[in-house]
Amino acid sequence: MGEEHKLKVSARYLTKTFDLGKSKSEKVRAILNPLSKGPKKFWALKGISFDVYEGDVVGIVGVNGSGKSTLLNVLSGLLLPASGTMKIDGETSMLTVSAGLRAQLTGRENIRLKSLMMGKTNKEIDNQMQEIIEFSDLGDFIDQPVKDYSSGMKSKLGFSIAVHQDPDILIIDEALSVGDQTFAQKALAKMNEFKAQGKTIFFVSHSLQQVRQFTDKVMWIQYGDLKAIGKTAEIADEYEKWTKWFNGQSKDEKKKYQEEQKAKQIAFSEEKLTRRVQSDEKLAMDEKQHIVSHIAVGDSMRPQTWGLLSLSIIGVLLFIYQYAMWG
Ligand SMILES: Nc1ncnc2c1ncn2[C@@H]1O[C@H](COP(=O)(O)OP(=O)(O)OP(=O)(O)O)[C@@H](O)[C@H]1O
Repeated sequence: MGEEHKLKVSARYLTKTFDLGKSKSEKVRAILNPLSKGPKKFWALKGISFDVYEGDVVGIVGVNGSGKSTLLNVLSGLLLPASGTMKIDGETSMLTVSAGLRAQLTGRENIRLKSLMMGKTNKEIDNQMQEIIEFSDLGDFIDQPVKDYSSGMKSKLGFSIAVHQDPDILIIDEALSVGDQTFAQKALAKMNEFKAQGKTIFFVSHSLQQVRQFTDKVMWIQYGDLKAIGKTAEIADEYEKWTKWFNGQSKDEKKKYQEEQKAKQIAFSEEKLTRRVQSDEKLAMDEKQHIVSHIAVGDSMRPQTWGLLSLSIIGVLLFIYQYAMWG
């Protein structure tokens, strides 16, 4: 899968910040006080850019708290980014598996509600209801309120609703890590059907085995940054190497490392982001110039150049001949 396919999602310098600490009243006071700098910010996403194409199945990996769910929530429109741009191609419906279930409603009612929200008619929903229930493996629990479900059951219901909405872009947030193995296999088979239809899938999982088995691209999110993006075989290995290194650290070393990274997420700023954008632009300009000068070298060897070169050689030969003849 790749670049010859249609661009589906294009993100540039996506950021998401959360206000840190302070109580609500302090936050209100900070807003009312024009001299206040406002609450400290935590940069959960520090300016992430990527392109994803039709038919790409993208695994998103990263340690706990690195920003994977935040990114998915921004992609699905559940969270607004603080800045940056995101282009999503055409008629795209994005569904997060775990989000949007109403705890007070039963499984069956949730199916109807979510399907109505996706623009289905009651008749269409009636026709599909049984299929969704059967896929979810929930049996009689389908008429119990969702608040009584385990996380695995919620995930089964959410996944079953999501895949039956026929979305162009499917977003799966760790749904397969909580369900049982049988369901995970069934869900993976369903995702393979989606993949075969050329749909785009974002897939967060802590199981590197699932990521390797199912995805063709991997995005590695590291404390708010996109550390790497590329072919699964490459990035999954890189990530595994890093996690092995990390897990080999002592408890104190790990804690220190995490604290340092979090501190960087607090110290990040609009200025730093601007500098990053500028340096990327400069890099792109330099690359362009490099290409231009490369072409210029090629240009100098066009016919005119060959002509000039030949004339000079003939001139030198004539000079040598004259010198030899007349001393
Ligand atoms: N509503 C919020 N308010 C403040 N901080 C938040 C909020 N939501 C997320 N964060 C912080 O943003 C960072 C990224 O969180 P996120 O849930 O996206 O990470 P993750 O990679 O999905 O983690 P996990 O693998 O544990 O699910 C974390 O440090 C988290 O504490």
